[in-house]
Amino acid sequence: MAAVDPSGKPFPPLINDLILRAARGEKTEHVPVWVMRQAGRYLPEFREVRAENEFFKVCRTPELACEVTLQPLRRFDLDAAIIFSDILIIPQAVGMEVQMVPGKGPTFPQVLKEPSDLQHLNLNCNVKEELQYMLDALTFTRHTLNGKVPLIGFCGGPWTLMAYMIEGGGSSTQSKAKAWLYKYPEDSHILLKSLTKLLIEFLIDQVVAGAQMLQVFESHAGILTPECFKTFLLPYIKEIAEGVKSGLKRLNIDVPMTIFAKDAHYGIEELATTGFDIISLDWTIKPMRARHEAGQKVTLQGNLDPCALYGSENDIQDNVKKMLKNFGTQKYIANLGHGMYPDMCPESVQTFVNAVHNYSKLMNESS
Ligand SMILES: Cc1c2[nH]c(c1CCC(=O)O)Cc1[nH]c(c(CCC(=O)O)c1C)Cc1[nH]c(c(CCC(=O)O)c1C)Cc1[nH]c(c(C)c1CCC(=O)O)C2
Repeated sequence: MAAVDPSGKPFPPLINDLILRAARGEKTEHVPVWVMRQAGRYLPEFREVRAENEFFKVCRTPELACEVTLQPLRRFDLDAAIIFSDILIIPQAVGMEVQMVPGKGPTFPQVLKEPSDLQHLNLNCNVKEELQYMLDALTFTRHTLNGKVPLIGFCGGPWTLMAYMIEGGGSSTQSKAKAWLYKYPEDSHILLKSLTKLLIEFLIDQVVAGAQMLQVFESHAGILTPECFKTFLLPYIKEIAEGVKSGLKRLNIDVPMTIFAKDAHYGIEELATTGFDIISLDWTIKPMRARHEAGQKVTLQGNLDPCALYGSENDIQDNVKKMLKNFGTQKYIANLGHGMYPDMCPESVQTFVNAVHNYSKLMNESS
């Protein structure tokens, strides 16, 4: 990871490097844990910030992004922070408008309808210039964290971003986006390739700005057939891992990279060959099957059903025990299989995090 910020100022020394060690396959005294959407609406202090500030204003204001990034770390003994931002800032950077509509989620007033619409996008934009605010938020937050835990940077995967740009928001079938893959395969590849190039630049910039780990969210992977996955998702994911790693190597920096291809059960074996260090799993995958298919090289992350957090304290602890037994305590990062929901209790995160630490420590001591 970068030792100094872009202005040359040294970053504070890292105190808790547990998650980086798990990512590199080194021994850990207990299992590191963080939670997808750990900064979010389930926290009253987050809702307070959001009541005064529009969603993308929080993303664009480094002090606000830092504040909400740190909120869950003040409450829970988490082993990583993830910068507050959104995957949809990339469509914004290429010129698309995205609104966060309360109760509905992200909405694009204008979507890509046909390949000629690609001409209206600025696919050769200068990502660093367009998204400097996110890079500034990373630098500011890494300094403010003061070495407590590593800071995770992230982006959406090319397929997931393409799907949002065509669907204009959430969709249960993704049928408009999938139609492009069958009707306009060449134009789909042009768009995916352009996004891939931007994402490689963006992820390298994030590390230079202070990110100590990277996660790529292919949240809409599971809607693809195994064949479409192989043609339209896997090659670009591989290109991202290779492009980012070789770009960073030239700068003498190495950071662990995680791929979260939600619901792509059929693709674990292939994802393990892409160059990503960590595969993040949703809750539909049996841990032992994932380990068998991924092999011993990669670290696994996941995959408690987020809804398990609606259970009692005892039930959460029992579910964590089962999860740890199945994953083991090494080459493993505990997390949920997807993000927190807004109606969840903050106390359930406390129970989850403490259970991961306590049981994995006991397991290590007795082995
Ligand atoms: C698909 C996707 C998006 N954004 C993201 C993904 C990939 C992960 C996933 O599959 O969930 C990634 C994301 N979005 C957010 C983060 C911040 C870091 C964190 O995880 O704590 C991260 C890593 C903040 C956010 N991004 C969003 C919120 C909640 C909205 C708000 O504050 O009003 C947060 C905390 C909004 C958002 N942005 C997006 C969605 C689907 C939503 C939720 C819409 C809703 O439920 O109303 C697009």
